[in-house]
Amino acid sequence: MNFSTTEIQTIFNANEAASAVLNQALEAAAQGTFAVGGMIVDNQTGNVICAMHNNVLKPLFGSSQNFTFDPTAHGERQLVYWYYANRHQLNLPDPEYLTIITTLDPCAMCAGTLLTAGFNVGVIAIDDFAGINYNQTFNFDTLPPDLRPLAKRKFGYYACGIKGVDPDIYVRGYVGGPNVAFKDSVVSVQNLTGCNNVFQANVEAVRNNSSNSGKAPQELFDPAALPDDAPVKLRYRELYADAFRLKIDNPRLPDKNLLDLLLYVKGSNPTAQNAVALLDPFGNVVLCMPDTFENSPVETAFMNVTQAYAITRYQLMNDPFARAQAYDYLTHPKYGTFVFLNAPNPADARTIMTLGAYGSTMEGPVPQIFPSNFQYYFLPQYGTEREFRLDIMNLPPFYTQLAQLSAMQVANY
Ligand SMILES: Nc1ccnc(=O)[nH]1
Repeated sequence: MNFSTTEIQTIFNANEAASAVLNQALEAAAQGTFAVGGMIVDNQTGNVICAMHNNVLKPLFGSSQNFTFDPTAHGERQLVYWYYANRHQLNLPDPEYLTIITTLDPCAMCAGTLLTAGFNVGVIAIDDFAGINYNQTFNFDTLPPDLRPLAKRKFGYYACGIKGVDPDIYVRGYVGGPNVAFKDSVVSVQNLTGCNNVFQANVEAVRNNSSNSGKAPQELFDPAALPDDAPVKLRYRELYADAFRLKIDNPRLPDKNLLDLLLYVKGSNPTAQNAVALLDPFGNVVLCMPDTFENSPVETAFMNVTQAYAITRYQLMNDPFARAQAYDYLTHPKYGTFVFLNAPNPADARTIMTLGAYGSTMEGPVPQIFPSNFQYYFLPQYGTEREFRLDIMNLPPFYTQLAQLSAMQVANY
């Protein structure tokens, strides 16, 4: 992050913006994470308010290996969270007067986060696999019908190349909303291809690194058997005091006890509309958390749980004294079960954020074991289960073809 009150960078056109975010993406590539960069600019002044790159994977201490730090740490998602953490202290303008500029089309998680907050979004390169405009129709049929007009107003895809100068295949005009910063200027072909190529060069390797980062359940030991002073228990209990205390007989058949816990956890926070639990392959409740909308409108229960699980697991893996235990007792969340109190509300941009974050948490094929690893006790509070299923079906190919998201109601409780 490059924020400084003394040395403010000012951007004057889309090509300067593309150079700046491409530099961030190069730093991400050097870190061995997804090579995407972004920044927040003030539409009125062109001042760069914050710049960040993807931080999904980070190096492990004393190792050449990279490990998932936070599957939701995409550039754009982090910028929105940074904005909410700093808006009052720094007296920042409302999101409608700001533009988040990114090297790569936002994924479903980031698109949902950006639409919830109301930022303008300036995009350089297309992502034809996970991008919200993957099919380049610019009509956002990947989003619920009610959100499509909003996305058309907020998102903009910069013009690139100059007709008669650059090869025609690289030349394109601006498509997008009226308030995106620098919408009337043009990105060079070099910057466009740079943003695209730096991402494509490592995306597959990074995705596999993230998706294959834990033991198969049959090789794993049960953390419930660890003493109370074991690092794995201590660290999770700092975030959720009852970590590893409740065990469900079959992690894919959540019961009445887990329902009571979810109701209690949701009830413990007056701003919460939902709660989510993560069960490990032994049925242990690792985490159970509510929405924390008192902090910001994008802190949903699922975001809280998946971030807490990953960051804590990374910290344990990064600690030479805890690494062996973390490796033997914890695994990739794709082998666990995420249980929601309510299915997410289908027309809410936060549902697209949540579904996208779910796909990014899996970061590859979800083991297709029935019942699914995404379950909910109750139907959406607003909208129908059918609309919620359509949300999933309409997502870009990464979610429907690679991760193959599937959600279902809890069978018996
Ligand atoms: N658009 C993006 C795709 C992947 N990772 C990111 O940080 N951003």
